[in-house]
Amino acid sequence: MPPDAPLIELRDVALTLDGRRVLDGVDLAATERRIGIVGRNGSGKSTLIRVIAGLIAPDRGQARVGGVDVAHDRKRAVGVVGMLFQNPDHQIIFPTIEEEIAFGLTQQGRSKSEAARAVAAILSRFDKAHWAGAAVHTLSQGQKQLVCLMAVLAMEPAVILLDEPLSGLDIPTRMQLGRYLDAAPATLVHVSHDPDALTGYERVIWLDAGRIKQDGPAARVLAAYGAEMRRAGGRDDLSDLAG
Ligand SMILES: Nc1ncnc2c1ncn2[C@@H]1O[C@H](COP(=O)(O)OP(=O)(O)OP(=O)(O)O)[C@@H](O)[C@H]1O
Repeated sequence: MPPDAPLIELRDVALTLDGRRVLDGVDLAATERRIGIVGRNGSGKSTLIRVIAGLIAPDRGQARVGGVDVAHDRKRAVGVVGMLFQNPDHQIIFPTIEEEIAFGLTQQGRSKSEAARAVAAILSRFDKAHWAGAAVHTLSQGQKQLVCLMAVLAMEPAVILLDEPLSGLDIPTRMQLGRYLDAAPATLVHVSHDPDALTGYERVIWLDAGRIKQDGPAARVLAAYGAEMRRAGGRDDLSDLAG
């Protein structure tokens, strides 16, 4: 990949699910390290970051991260992009914390001993060496989300996609995990309904009905989005939902 090439590149991405056009003509060339995505319920935010993760192939256009065609080169995709979901219970599949963190590392092709070393390193970086053999089901939601974050960070992806991972957590837990995310060396693409979570971001993309409505500096886009949401909130907006 040329040194000045965008880390994330979407070209004319379109996707139809169950006969409904969910993404339509989305273009994105991103070099920024902190990118927010906002938009109303159903505007296509989660679908868009699943496309960037390579979890869904668009039916038109292409998504590349770090030069990798993420939907079609899954082996390399797991090395360049990681994801955190809103509910850690949808992400965690192993009974113990060390098994959970090791899984992604072995998926990347690391040997068992390399993976074990990386698990120990990430646990000790977060002062959680004592968690290694603990059962995941004994943890709180915030602690489970921290396990997911450690698992993603251990894989050292260039891009971490965040699908509202802080929204179900109490304020102190949200603040603490937010600080860990802010300090992450990776590029972050963060879907959030909370404009405060995106303050200080370099770029925000506003999705509306599967298309980019605004794309620019966070302060400008969040102000326009906030004003529009307050206008919509003043109306009987839900009556429009059925179409
Ligand atoms: N697997 C699927 N099959 C059919 N339709 C889907 C599927 N996934 C999403 N959709 C539809 O696509 C649209 C966009 O959904 P998406 O979850 O991407 O929106 P969102 O902006 O993330 O919404 P929210 O803020 O509510 O999480 C919605 O109308 C949703 O019902």
